[in-house]
Amino acid sequence: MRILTINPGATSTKIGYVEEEEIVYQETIAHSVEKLQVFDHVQDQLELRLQAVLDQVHEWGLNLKLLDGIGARGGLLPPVQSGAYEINQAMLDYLMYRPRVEHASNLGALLAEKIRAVAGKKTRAFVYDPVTVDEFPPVARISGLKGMERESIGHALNMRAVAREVAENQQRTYEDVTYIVAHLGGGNSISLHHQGRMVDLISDDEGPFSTERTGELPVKQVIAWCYDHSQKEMMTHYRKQGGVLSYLGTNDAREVEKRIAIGDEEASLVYEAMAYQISKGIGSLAPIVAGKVEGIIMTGGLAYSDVLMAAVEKQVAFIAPVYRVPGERELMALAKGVARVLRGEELSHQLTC
Ligand SMILES: Nc1ncnc2c1ncn2[C@@H]1O[C@H](COP(=O)(O)OP(=O)(O)O)[C@@H](O)[C@H]1O
Ligand SMILES: CCCC(=O)OP(=O)(O)O
Repeated sequence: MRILTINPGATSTKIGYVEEEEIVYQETIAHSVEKLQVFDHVQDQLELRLQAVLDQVHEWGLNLKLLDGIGARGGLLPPVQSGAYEINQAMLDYLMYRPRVEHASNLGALLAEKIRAVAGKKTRAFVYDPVTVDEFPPVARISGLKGMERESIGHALNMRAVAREVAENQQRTYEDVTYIVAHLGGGNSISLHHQGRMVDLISDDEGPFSTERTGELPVKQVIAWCYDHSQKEMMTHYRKQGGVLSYLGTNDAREVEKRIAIGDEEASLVYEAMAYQISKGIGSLAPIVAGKVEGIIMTGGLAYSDVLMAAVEKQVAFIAPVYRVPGERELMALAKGVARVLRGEELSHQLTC
């Protein structure tokens, strides 16, 4: 199987080429802030990113017509099941004209379809484990105010992939383990995986602050701030200039650790608070399964940090053994998911909205 993977992030597009489950090429194409800031909407970046992907594929010497499949990160679709969704017109229209939230991942399917058109009809294109995978049971949807539902939006692709990996390392299957998975990076998501489903998740709205996002905030103060700031300003504080960045002026955890090492007390306090909130977030999911958690998995860029991971592990190890899977497994998760569908081992879904 020859699979191309496409994973657009805020300032980069990661692409990979996988043959028979081996990564042959991978590249993170950086898009400069200057080039991106001229666009009002994420969707407007499509042609720029497409050209960058095509240039890279050309540099690799890939013949697109030989591709069996393309796997792209799924964007802000309506709530969907886990697994593969074949890219169709309904999905493209939704992501282009009425995504739930503007986010770089919305470009995944749009880019994949453009490349599929070059590759030809026999190449099939999918998104896999979109950020809106929603497997909440009814009880988890109740927010506390009628008319406002809790939402399942987060790093489903990586969290499900690492849960599968840890389960397999223990000669278990994803379908029969109960894990809490914390994806910790520019954005955070913490999710509970039980009997093969992601049954609860806290992320931007309810989770810990991250290196640049606020996470959950005191609601009364948020309401007051809304009277003094525009919606755009509020969204910027919440998703781009919150968290560690708002306190310390950097979103780089390595820089924070350097400051701590030379005695910066504010950096120490903020880092301690991040570990405190991450631990609280992990702990908040354990009662859902009456504490019968079999493992806690820490992943994302922050899982590289020995200091932060030690601080969190100290607080949560009483719940279950802690495993670290630093970085992300998104490239292989996309490639393997698409290959399973193409081999007929897994069914794909169709978006109909
Ligand atoms: N070795 C490391 N030690 C501490 N922090 C790290 C390390 N490597 C990466 N990070 C931090 O991980 C964060 C980025 O996480 P990542 O998951 O790559 O984010 P993104 O959401 O942008 O994909 C940054 O704050 C970075 O400083
Ligand atoms: C939109 C939910 C997933 C998310 O926040 O992804 P990033 O951290 O890559 O922005």
